Amino acid sequence: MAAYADARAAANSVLPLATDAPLYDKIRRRTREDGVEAIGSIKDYTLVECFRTHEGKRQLLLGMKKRGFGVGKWNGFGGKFDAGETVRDCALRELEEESGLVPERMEWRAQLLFTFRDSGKLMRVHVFAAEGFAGEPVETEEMAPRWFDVDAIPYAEMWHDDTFWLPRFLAGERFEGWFDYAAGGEATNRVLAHEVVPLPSSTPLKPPRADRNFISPP
Ligand SMILES: Nc1ncnc2c1[nH]c(=O)n2[C@H]1C[C@H](O)[C@@H](COP(=O)(O)OP(=O)(O)OP(=O)(O)O)O1
Repeated sequence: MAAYADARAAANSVLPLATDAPLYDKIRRRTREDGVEAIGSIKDYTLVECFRTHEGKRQLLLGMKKRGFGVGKWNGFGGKFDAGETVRDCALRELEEESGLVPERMEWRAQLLFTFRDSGKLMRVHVFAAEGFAGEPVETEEMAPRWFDVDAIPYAEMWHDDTFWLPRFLAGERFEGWFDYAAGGEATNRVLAHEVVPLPSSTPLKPPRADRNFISPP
C-alpha cells in the first residue's frame, strides 16, 4: 500500500499544476469498478501539431503513419522519449526526425491520457502547437506529410480520439483529456468514454517533467 501511495504521488507530481489530477483518480476508480485491467504502467509520448497560413487559409500538417503503432492513420508528429530528454526536446527531435521541420515557435497545449480495456497500459501524450517553418516537410520512412485546411481534416482516417479533442485544440484551447479505448485498441479504434478538462488560461503553462512511473494497484 505504501509503495502504491508513493508511486501515485510521483505520478501526480508530473501533472500540469492546475488539474489536481482528477482524471487519474477517475481512471483508477474505473479500473476497480469495471473490473478491467488495473493501470500497471504509464508511458510518455510527445505529439506536435504544426500550423501555417497558406494562400489565406489556416492549415494543419498531418503525416500518414507508414509503420508501427497507428500505421495507416493520419496523425501529428511525435514519439517516445530518448533517455534523459525533456518533453520539449523530445517533441523537437521527433518532429525533425519524422518531417525534417524545425519550428520557430512551439508551445505546450495539452496532455492526453489513453487507456485500453484489455491492457494495463496508460499512455500519456504531451501535445504541442508549433508554427514558423523555413522549408517544406519531407517524407520519411515513418511518415508521409501533407497539409490540410483546418476545415477539411480527415477524421475518418485518424485515431477516434482526435474527433473529440482536435477541434478544441484548433480553437486554441488548453486541456487535459482522457480517452478510454475498447479492447483491441489500435485495431478497433473505438473510444468508449472520454473526458476533456479545460485548463484555466491563468495556469502557468510549462510542460510537465517526463518520467516513467510505475503504479502498482493497491
Ligand atoms: N490515440 C492517439 N491519438 C493521437 N496520437 C496518438 C495516439 N496514440 C499515440 O501513440 N499517438 C501518438 C503519440 C506519438 O506521437 C505517436 C506514437 O509514437 P511511436 O511512433 O510509437 O513512437 P516513435 O518513437 O516515433 O516510434 P519508433 O521510431 O520507435 O518506431 O502517436
